Amino acid sequence: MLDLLDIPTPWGSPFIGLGHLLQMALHVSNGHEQFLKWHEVYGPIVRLRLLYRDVVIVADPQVASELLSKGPNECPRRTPEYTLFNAAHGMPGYGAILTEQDEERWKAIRRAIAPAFTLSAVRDLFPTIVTCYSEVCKRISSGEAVHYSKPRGSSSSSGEPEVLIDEEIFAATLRVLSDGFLRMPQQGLFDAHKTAADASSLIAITNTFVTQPWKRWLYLGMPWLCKESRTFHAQRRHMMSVTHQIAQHIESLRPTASAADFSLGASLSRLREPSSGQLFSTQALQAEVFLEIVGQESVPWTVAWTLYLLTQHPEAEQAVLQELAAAGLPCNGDLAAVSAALSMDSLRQLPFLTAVLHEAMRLFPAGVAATPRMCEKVTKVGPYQVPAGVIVFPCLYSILNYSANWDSPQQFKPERWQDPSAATDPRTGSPRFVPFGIGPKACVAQQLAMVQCKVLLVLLLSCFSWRLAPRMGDPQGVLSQTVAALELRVAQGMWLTPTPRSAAAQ
Ligand code: HEM
Repeated sequence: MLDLLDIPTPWGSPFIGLGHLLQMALHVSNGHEQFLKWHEVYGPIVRLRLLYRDVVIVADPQVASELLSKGPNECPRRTPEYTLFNAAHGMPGYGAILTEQDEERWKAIRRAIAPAFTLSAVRDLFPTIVTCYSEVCKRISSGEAVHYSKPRGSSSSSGEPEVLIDEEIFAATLRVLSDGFLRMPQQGLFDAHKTAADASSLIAITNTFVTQPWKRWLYLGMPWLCKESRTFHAQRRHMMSVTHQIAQHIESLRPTASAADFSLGASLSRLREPSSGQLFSTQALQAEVFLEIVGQESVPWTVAWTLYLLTQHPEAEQAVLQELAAAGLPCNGDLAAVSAALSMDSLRQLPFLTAVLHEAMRLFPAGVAATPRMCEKVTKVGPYQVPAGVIVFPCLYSILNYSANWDSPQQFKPERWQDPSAATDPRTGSPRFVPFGIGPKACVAQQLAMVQCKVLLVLLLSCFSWRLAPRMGDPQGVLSQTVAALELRVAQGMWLTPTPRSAAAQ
């Protein structure tokens, strides 16, 4: 069997000991693109050396599947770098489902919350989902969500309306969480827009701690030193007060929640520490709630990227509109009519919209950085045997965009999803459409997320046509600002210009 040193590796730094650190330092924000470039040159399994660490990046669907699924080659533990995200929730010492290093504690949390995200739970919450997302359209129509700003490089205002679509959707998604999943109507309790903006900013900052460790000392150790650090602490204080309110609400459910109530609030209220058998403390619940909040940001980014792609492919937008009309979902800006016509069944009649969504999730997988794992024993990675301590990273972006896995991967081709077997690798039958990850730690809420994305797309496309806002520049400008934080996003957010459908038709 071949070993670690047999794995192809790019040229390293001429400075002894740095390995590929300098190359990665040049790609702090878009490491996913550098990984894909290395795969295109060196193959589906590539070895990197980052200071003292060996990292094996993987673009092969079968090998990725073996590493992430149960089996002899499984590598379940998330890397210790995940704990850096705990700095964002301000509860020192408390992990949460996405950052937990103790596998028993992770299992306890996963087992507790999974029933809250089944298809029947999503079905029960469907009316709340439609109501909360209709609010996004209402805020845009009333002008509340609309800004007017200067295009890049221009001194005069363009007078064009612009909407920061990812933040609008994130705020509405938090309402789905509070009103629906936690049964805690949030009106007046916390400001969903401020919470969405602060959670997003905290995660983006803590993400930089992974590749720029000195920022951690700066932000955490010297809160008074610079404006950014003071803002970080102010945002964290705000989030701690939000998560504290939610944790108290969850604790208040304890005396009344029946064992048969699998809603998220009730499930979290029953959670016990596996080591002591004690119910989760307020702080432990706060940490969990914070990660539940930030986990939701993938929905806004998935929809933002889908709308972005439709701005670049008007023929696909037209085909979506035709499909919506044929399914009885009017596209004339009548929000009340389209909301009333929406149901779980009507979503099933939208294969082309689903294909567009799949293609957007393939080209821009929101959970881009989610799957690095730490080998705890000698592990088989394809034909290679790697020792314990090595990080293996089945990179979702690479699996979804590598030219050996897909025909014309860089092209937007929703029609590829007409083939029912498109989601699996024709060579091995392994899953290659993996935006939610693979195996026991894959996204717990994938069914919910797909429903949320489709409802949002139906509402936003039936009420408005969309263009890239002037401040975004051209598509090249958008791509050059792409940042792989916990989500794949655009550094300044996704600004789009809406035109009401009724007006567009006049
Ligand atoms: C389109 C939207 C979404 C995408 C693309 C996405 C993607 C992912 C990915 C790639 C992972 C990590 C898998 C791994 O580590 O192997 C993950 C985990 C997770 N996601 Fe999502 N997600 C989405 C929406 C959501 C939503 C709406 C929620 C909550 C309501 C959520 C909650 C979680 C949680 C709790 C985990 C951790 C699971 C575990 O460790 O057991 N996600 N997601």
